[in-house]
Amino acid sequence: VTDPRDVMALNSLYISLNFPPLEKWLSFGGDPCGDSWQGVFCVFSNVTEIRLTGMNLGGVLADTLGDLESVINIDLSNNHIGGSIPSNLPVTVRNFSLSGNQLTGSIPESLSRLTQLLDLSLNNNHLNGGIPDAFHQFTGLINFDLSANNLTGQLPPSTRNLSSLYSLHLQNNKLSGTLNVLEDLHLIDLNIENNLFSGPIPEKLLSIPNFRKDGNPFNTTVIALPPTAIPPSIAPAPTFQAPGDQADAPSAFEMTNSAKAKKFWTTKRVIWVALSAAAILCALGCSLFMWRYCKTRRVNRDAEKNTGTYKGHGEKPNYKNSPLQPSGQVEEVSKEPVVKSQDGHGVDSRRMVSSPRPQDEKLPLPPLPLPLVEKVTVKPLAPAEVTRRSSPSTNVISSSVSVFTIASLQQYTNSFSEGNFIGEGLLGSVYKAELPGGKLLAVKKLSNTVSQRQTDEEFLELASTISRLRHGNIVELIGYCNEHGQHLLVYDYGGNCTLHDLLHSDEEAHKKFSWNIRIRVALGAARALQYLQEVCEPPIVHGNFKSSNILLDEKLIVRVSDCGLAPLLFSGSTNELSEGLLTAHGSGAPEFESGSYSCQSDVYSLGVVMLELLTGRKPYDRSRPRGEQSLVRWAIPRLHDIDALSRMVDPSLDGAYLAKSLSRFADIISRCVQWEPGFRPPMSEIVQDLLCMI
Ligand SMILES: Nc1ncnc2c1ncn2[C@@H]1O[C@H](COP(=O)(O)OP(=O)(O)OP(=O)(O)O)[C@@H](O)[C@H]1O
Repeated sequence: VTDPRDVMALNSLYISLNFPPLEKWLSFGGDPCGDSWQGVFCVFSNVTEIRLTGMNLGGVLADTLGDLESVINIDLSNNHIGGSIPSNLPVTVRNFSLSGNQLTGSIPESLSRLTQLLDLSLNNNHLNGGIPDAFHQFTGLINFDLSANNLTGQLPPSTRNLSSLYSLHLQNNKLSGTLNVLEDLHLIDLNIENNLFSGPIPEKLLSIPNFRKDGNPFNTTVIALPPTAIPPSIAPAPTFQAPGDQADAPSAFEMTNSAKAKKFWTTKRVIWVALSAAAILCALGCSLFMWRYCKTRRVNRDAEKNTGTYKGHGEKPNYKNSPLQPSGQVEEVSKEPVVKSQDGHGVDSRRMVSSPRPQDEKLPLPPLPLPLVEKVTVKPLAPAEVTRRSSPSTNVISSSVSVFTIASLQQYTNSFSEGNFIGEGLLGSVYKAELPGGKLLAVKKLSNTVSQRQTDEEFLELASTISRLRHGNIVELIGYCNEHGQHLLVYDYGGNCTLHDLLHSDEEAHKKFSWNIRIRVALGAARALQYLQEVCEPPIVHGNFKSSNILLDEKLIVRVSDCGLAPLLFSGSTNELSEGLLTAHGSGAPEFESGSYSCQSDVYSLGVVMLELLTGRKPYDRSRPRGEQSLVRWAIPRLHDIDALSRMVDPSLDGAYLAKSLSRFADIISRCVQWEPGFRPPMSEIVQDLLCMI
């Protein structure tokens, strides 16, 4: 029987949400755990999770929400809940999402009591006022999203305490002041676009792999053109505040121009300049359109001739640009803005995307700051268990994903030439592509066998799921191509090197691979899995987690590839193939043999990757003596014996590690590679343990 306090809290919630048609819910009494109330999940008699996303809920949130004694996950996103966020919130909650509602008022100070939080999403509401200085004890928070609200004021000082934070989204608010409080955080993904932040930007922030900052005045000169004078398609983000807000902060124009300049830019002059600019842009746009039209026709004609000819096979390039070379010698990752679709105009219903921009990528348009108007939700629709089939797609592909034509991909990959061939995996071949602006992409061309096994709708559903994955440690899907029966996925280029190459192929780089960097790499990989398992709803099984799917860029930032592809791996003939390969590679969990694979299996595979990091050995190595060929079997009995452990450490480390750190790492590994899936730890625990080591 459910804990009576939890029952009362849910009864009140039901009333405050205006008695929504949720199965089994009651306004008085009942047994939410025993009777499985819709969206309520329990452990024994305690409610641990409320998952009611996209249920059309209205009303407001009850103040008794905080009476839930054991709740860990609350997801009420994408509803129509109004009113303000109650000040009585459950202190046990770890993942808390109220995104995509109609919440108003300010963020309560009492938020400071939610010290267990790992993930907090309050984005896409109408919250206003300042961000409270409530984060002094938020040392575990990993993802924080406040984007698309009306928040004002400066970032509070306690933001500095968010030591585990890796993803911070503040875009589309009216936040002001400097970014100094962010400079010592270990962020991987920071979006502050379309605010009123002023400069200078702390230098450390510029090394954040995914840093989006357009639409802020900083200390550049911005001329405030009246929005009506700018064509909507290129109008910058709503950086300048509404007239009513002028007391809060000066406009970007006021903040960046001297009094003299203000006098010069009279209203008449501004309008005159704006109209002239609009006219020039229109003329330019027309000629570019004509040029593009001719060009597209020509490229399409070429494509018709060439379709089916791009079966490049080549050697995998050797990684001469070792990621461990001094930073001056390595190529910087391109900072070109990714071309993203902007809004719902011109929807091609067959493709279910909002704006097919990539055909436009050839145009030499100046890189304008194109704000993301729609937040990419990270609620993929893949099945929790890879064997389960998902329902027919009604999903709209993320608005920030692009549709490519085969013609354009041929152009960017030199007609899928051998020189652009990166490698071949179970599902097809991967080619390096370069956009006209220099941005690098990796195009995964699914093999004919894999493509033929999927309907177009299934492929779009798969692309839709992957496009929603947004995490600094996961390779981002930029777009896809679905033409002439060909299915191609277009990813951000994740770097020249995989962890497998670094440990097992590139001797020079391997020698420079220090202990601390190894732990950071393990942490990046663990965070990616944590995101898939604990943030995505329903959880996503990777299914092919191994060191060769961990890409490393020149700064050794981890990006896990092939996320969301499990449904392809575990269907038809690839199923046997993938089972066979993973088992043969030694990265697959034992339950793989019986065909059952779950999130816990990925935990096992992470354990194997960490073993590779610890020992420098391959998961399966036929060249070693019999008892040492399977890394896990050889390593397990040694992990708790301090002498044996120090003998199994990668000799390349040359003793440069702390014994305590080594035994902690070994302890995490031994928990991950337990035979019984249920005994393996949850990913958040692994992430926490690795963070403690750092
Ligand atoms: N986004 C990317 N950026 C750079 N290289 C990539 C990217 N995705 C894949 N690759 C590289 O392309 C090659 C083929 O990758 P793919 O994932 O298809 O196969 P695999 O990892 O070798 O095997 P499997 O199919 O078992 O995953 C690999 O060398 C991989 O490192």
